[in-house]
Amino acid sequence: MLEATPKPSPARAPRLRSHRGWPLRRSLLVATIALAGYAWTRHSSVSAVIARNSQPPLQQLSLQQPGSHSGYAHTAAEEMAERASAGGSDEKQESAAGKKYEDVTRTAGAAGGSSSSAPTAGAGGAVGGKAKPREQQQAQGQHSYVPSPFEDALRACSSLSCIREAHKQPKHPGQFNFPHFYLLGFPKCATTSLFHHLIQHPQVMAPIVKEPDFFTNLCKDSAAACDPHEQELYINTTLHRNIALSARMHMAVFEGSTHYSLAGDWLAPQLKELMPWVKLVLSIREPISRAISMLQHNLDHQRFPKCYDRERRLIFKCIKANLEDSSVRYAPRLKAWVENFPGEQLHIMQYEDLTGSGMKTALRDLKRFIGIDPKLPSASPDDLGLHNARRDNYTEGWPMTLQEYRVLVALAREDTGDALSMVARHGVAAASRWQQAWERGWQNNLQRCTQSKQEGDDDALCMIPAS
Ligand SMILES: Nc1ncnc2c1ncn2[C@@H]1O[C@H](COP(=O)(O)OS(=O)(=O)O)[C@@H](OP(=O)(O)O)[C@H]1O
Repeated sequence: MLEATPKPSPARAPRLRSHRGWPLRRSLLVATIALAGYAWTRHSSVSAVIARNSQPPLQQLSLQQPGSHSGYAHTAAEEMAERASAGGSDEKQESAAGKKYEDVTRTAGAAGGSSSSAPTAGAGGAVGGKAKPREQQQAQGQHSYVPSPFEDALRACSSLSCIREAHKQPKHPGQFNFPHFYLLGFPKCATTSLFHHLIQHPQVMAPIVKEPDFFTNLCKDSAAACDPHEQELYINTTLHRNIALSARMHMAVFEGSTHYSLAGDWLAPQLKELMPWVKLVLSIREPISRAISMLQHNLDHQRFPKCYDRERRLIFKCIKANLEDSSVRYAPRLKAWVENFPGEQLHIMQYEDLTGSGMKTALRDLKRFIGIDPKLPSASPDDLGLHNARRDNYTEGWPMTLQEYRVLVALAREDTGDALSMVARHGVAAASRWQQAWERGWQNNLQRCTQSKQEGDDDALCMIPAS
């Protein structure tokens, strides 16, 4: 049997999943250190969003909110200088952050400031450490920011049920919910690439790690009754509530844990109860190829399941077991999500569309669904990028008999047929096109396999690619 657990991301930060077996305190220490670095990077996003969304000139605003990290009172100019001397570790994030700093600096300059001389300003108008009377500010056309009742309520929260109540308070126009969306899965359906694409967007904020697995690891029985300390950590450390508040809720906060998609039976109703506003993003890949990707993940990590014939590189038994496993089959896993959330809150993509010629449209549709600018991030808005690819690339394919491949196709067809008609019934996706595309792929493989087979040689192996 294949493990449903996908491989650890090769991305810069380790997934929390890999912390399993570590003492909790050590995991938290690592997460805190990582968060410190991440918060600095995200700080630039906050500044850019504030600059973009604020009426008053940037240098008159304070990013510091009561209870937030004091570092957020820095000006864009200070950030620039400190960031430049600090150096960086992740090329992509650095360049994205650099662009955001440029945005901030330009905005400050356009507003009459200069990147080198912009003074530090507080929400109360404290420039250079001295407070200005409100009348003086008003006379100069300056005004302080008044948080929405939603922000005030959210700031006081340390539990998920408190956050649910906070959402009953009015928001300012353009403010995002908290969290705004989840990247649910499915495993091996390009979720790591999606995560990295989205976190480059100036209107998006995510945890430093993909797959925090909060609900599935820490709050399995009841998310609402989850350990209060864990809830608080999730809100503050994983979801960065204070940074989101510093950005005046103009950033879409999300997290991406692919195990959530598989846990819909209990998690979907709980999330619906706790976060009825939340948007959910899923991607679906042709099941045989997804199963091969999962197996390859294990092989890449020197894990050789019993079903795998290592000597002859035969994978049929493993793939068959995976396709029969209801804990990873699409139809049973999707059911609870589709039944608990309305179509407007679910965005389901086809992996092959997303990673192929439909990439540009798929990415823009996704960003429209989230409610962020579909043309950003500006460096490569329409390029998903490639993360978490299999290490060993058996381009010649995997050996199996025609009969075996037929068995796999029948299992895959049944699952995708059930899943897609269910989502179509709920108005979630126009899915018949996806099934047709997968069907074409299966037929091509069957045809190639039939042609390569000698007459009467039923045991002949053909090579099946994981596309
Ligand atoms: N842009 C693009 N084009 C083509 N393929 C892509 C792309 N981005 C991700 N991928 C493939 O998606 C697979 C990894 O999916 P995930 O990141 O969701 O895996 S995981 O569950 O988080 O471990 C993994 O598939 P395999 O290589 O077949 O294993 C990646 O190669």
